[in-house]
Amino acid sequence: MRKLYAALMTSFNKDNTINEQGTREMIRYNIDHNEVDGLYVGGSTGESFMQSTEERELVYKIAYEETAGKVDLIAQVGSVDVMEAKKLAKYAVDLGYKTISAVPPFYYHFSFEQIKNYYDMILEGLNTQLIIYSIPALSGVSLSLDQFTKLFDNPKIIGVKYTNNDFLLLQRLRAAFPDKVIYFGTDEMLISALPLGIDGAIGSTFNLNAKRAKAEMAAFDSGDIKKAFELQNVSNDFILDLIDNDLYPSIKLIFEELGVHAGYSKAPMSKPNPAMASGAKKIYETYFKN
Ligand SMILES: CC(=O)N[C@H](C=O)[C@@H](O)[C@H](O)[C@H](O)CO
Ligand SMILES: CC(=O)C(=O)O
Repeated sequence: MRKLYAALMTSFNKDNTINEQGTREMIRYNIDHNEVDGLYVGGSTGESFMQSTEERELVYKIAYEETAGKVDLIAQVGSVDVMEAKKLAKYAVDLGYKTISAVPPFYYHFSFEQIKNYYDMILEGLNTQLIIYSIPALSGVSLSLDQFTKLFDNPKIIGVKYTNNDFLLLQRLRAAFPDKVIYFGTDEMLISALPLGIDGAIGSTFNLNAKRAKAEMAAFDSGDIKKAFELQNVSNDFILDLIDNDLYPSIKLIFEELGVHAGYSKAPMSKPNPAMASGAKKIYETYFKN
């Protein structure tokens, strides 16, 4: 069975501090309503690269407590400061996370040897498994098949969260590494990744749209390709509306409509203006209100 993970959001107060209660409510909604298989904690959607080490640790802790073993958890610990990444990895593993993930070190255009060394440093002395977080459009770091092969040589590196629309590389990875996990991360292209044999998907829009995405995977896997395409088409109407309305703040505004106190995004992400608020309300009414 393929798995669906929501990329957990972080709730912030107006003053850009973390809102613990709001974050817990989004976790609960993902477990109780979305029935996701797991949560990807501390990724892009969590606005994690804009947080302090202590804030990132707090979010891992909240997610660990609130899920209480009911769903899988993956802690994204990557940082351009390798010592921070090591600290976060140890913190998450000590809490009880079975799987960590890390974006490659970014900004400085590191060489592959330096990137490999970073992963070795994170994993050194830790009894855990790691999923590479490949998101070239945001991190600026692209990995080739040969480079994935070198990273996958380490048995602790069990797979990749693949947020990339290079479908040739995805096909090559799947064929070369049948035993590694590949979670796809571009929600609006899920339909194109399913036939390539992904093990599941991790994404921001599943915070609201998990049920439709799960139905799409089930339809595809039962051979009802037409239905899978129809579901992706509705999802894409929704996702593109969200993106047009400013993705992360809009997901939070729609959560609020659903009675989940998701709060705000952190500056410099936008706080909602009246146009964004009415746009989000319209998206809610179009896709969620029966
Ligand atoms: C940068 C980012 O948020 N990527 C997510 C996963 O990796 C996706 O879930 C996208 O948000 C989503 O596909 C909308 O483009
Ligand atoms: C998976 C994704 O959306 C994230 O890193 O948050």
